[in-house]
Amino acid sequence: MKVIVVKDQAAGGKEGFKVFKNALDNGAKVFGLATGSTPVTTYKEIVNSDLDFSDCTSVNLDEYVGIAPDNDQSYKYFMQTHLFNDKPFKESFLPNGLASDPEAEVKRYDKVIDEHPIDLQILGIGRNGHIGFNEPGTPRDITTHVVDLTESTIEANARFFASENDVPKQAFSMGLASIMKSKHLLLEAFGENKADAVKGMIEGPDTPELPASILQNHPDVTVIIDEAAASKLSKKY
Ligand SMILES: N[C@@H]1[C@@H](O)[C@H](O)[C@@H](COP(=O)(O)O)O[C@@H]1O
Repeated sequence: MKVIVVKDQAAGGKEGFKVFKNALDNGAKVFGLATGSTPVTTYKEIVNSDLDFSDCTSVNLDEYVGIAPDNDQSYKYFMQTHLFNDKPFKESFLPNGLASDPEAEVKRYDKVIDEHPIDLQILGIGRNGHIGFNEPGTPRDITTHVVDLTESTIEANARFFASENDVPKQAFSMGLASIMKSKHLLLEAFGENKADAVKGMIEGPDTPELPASILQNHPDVTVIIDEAAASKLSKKY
C-alpha cells in the first residue's frame, strides 16, 4: 500500500484529485465512485478543475434499499449534487434502491461491473472497517449483495437523516470480490474516529472481521489519510 499522510481533509482532496487526474491521463475510462463525507473534497477539486469525464463510465459502490433515486438521501442524489451535475459522465450506474426483485437487481449489477471493469475505485472506510457496505464478517468472495446494516453503521449514517429511525436498514453493495477486481484502489479516511479502522486496515491482521484489511492483498492501493486518522499507526509513513 502506498500511504500518504496529509494535514487535513482539504489537503486530502487535493491528493485524491491527483490520483483521478493521473488515472485519466493514463487512459482510465471506468471510475468506481463512493458516497459519504470522505470523498467530497476530492469531488470538489474535480468539479473545480478542467478534467473531462464525458467519455467515461461511473459505477457506484452502493445504494440504500427502499430509497428512490430522486430522494435527497439517495446515493444517486448525492452523486448528482456532488459530481455529476458539474462533471457529466457518458453513463453512470448505481444499484436501484427501489428494485422490486432484489435478486434480479444483484445479478444486473454484477453484470454491469463485469461489462465495465473498473480502472480506479475510490473508497471511504466505516468506523468498523467496512468498505462499500461490506460489514465485518462479510465473506471475501462475495460480489453484489443485499446487506443488513449493522447498528454501528446505522448510527454513523444517522447524521445524514432527520433521525436514526429514518436510516434504511438494508443496502445494495458491491462485494469485496468486485472491489478487489478494480485495477487501482484509492482509499481515503479523515478524522480521529477512523484511526482504529485505519490501523487495522494497514497494520492489523488480514481478517474478514476488518473488511478493509483485504486491501493488503491488492497490488495497487493508494491510501490518503489525515494526521488524525493516522494517529494510531505505529509506523511512520
Ligand atoms: N457505504 C458508505 C461507505 O461507502 C463510506 O465509505 C462509509 C464512511 O462514510 P463517511 O465517508 O461519511 O465517513 O460509510 C458509508 O456507510
